[in-house]
Amino acid sequence: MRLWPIKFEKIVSSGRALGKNCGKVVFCYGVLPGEVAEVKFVREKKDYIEAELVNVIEPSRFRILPKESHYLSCSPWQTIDYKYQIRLKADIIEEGIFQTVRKDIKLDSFYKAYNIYGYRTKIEYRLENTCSKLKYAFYKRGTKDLVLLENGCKLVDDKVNYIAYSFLDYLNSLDVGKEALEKIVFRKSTNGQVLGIIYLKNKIDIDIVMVPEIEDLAGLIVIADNNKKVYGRDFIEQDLLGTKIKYGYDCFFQNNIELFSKALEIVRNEINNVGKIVDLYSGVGSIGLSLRDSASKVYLVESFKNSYLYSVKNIRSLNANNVISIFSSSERVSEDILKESDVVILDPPRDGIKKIVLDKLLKILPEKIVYLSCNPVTLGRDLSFLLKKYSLKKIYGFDFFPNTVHAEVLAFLEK
Ligand SMILES: C[S@@+](CC[C@H](N)C(=O)[O-])C[C@H]1O[C@@H](n2cnc3c(N)ncnc32)[C@H](O)[C@@H]1O
Repeated sequence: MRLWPIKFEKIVSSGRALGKNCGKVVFCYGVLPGEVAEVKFVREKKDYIEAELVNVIEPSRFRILPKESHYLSCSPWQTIDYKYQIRLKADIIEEGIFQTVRKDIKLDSFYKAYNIYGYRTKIEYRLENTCSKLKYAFYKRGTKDLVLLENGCKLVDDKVNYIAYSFLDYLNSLDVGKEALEKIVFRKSTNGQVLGIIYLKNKIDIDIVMVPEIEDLAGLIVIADNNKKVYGRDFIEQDLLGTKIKYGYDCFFQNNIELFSKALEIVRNEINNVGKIVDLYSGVGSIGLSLRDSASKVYLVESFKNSYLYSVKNIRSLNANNVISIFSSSERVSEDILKESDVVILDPPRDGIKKIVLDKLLKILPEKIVYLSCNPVTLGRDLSFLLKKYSLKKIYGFDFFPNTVHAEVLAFLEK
């Protein structure tokens, strides 16, 4: 196996460091800008090479020791000093937007995380058998190989890991093999309730007769094919700026509650006393419901059935009589819903907004658009359309995912 010493220039939006070998681009996780590292080439493509880090020859002064041996699987930036992470992320956001907007857009502020570990509300563990015992594992980044975990992961708090391992002991006492198990997901609210969700490979054949006696394990959901068994509860209740929002075990929910609440607070301060708000990609209603007192009418639009159903439950339990939820994709939502809206909220998945939705917005022209994005590259692409008719009033970055390359961006647009 040949090893290559390479100087890496910067980190790109995928989170990998970029260097060059004889003029050809080399990407590698775990290397910092300015470092010289010995790497192993694992995949050679037409335009670039993917490499694996073997040894850092000239370390950056911002390099620190990772807290976990499996850090490359869950959070490759554990080796980067936090203050430097923030600088890198602000640059990555601005560069990501520049790629398509072709204008220098500077963030008005970048909000760093309150906690750089233990912040996630959701974690997904794979399983492996060693010495006839089940162990938790993650995928090795970019592969289907498993990396064993001895103590869970520090991206979730001690309580989640304690519950996860108590539950693993329980599964080991039932003598369940990994052949039966696809993955186990844990989700939690900030008040400490935890759900365990077990995905089986085939039909439900584990004899789990009851939720094991584990403090704060509020519910256990066993899923196989299209069957589901629920022990205890199958939803979580989360307080967001004083609004209690319920979401199902399989619904999208934000991972970093503290910083998401900060973003919501900023949106609430900007959007006041308006007529109609349409919250596209609304999930269970976290944003739209938090704005129910700021508008006379709020419409939620969501395409995932269970999230839509929870948005209806949330509307009822909050007595939010001015909020209506619509089960539809944003692409198919009727123009009657969008027209005469004062504010449209956009919080799409990483792929961003489909052209058909952007075209509708540019036709209907709501007064304001609030865009919360988890991908600066697709945000930039979508802004390059929206900026034909809108101007960018404010743009903020948030470190929802410390120790990873990911960042959230909140943009306010006005006609
Ligand atoms: C990033 S999440 C945001 C959810 C919500 N705003 C929140 O903060 O919890 C994106 C949501 O859009 C939904 N979604 C995905 N594609 C959609 C589409 N084409 N139309 C409507 N909703 C969609 C997903 O199910 C998910 O709930």
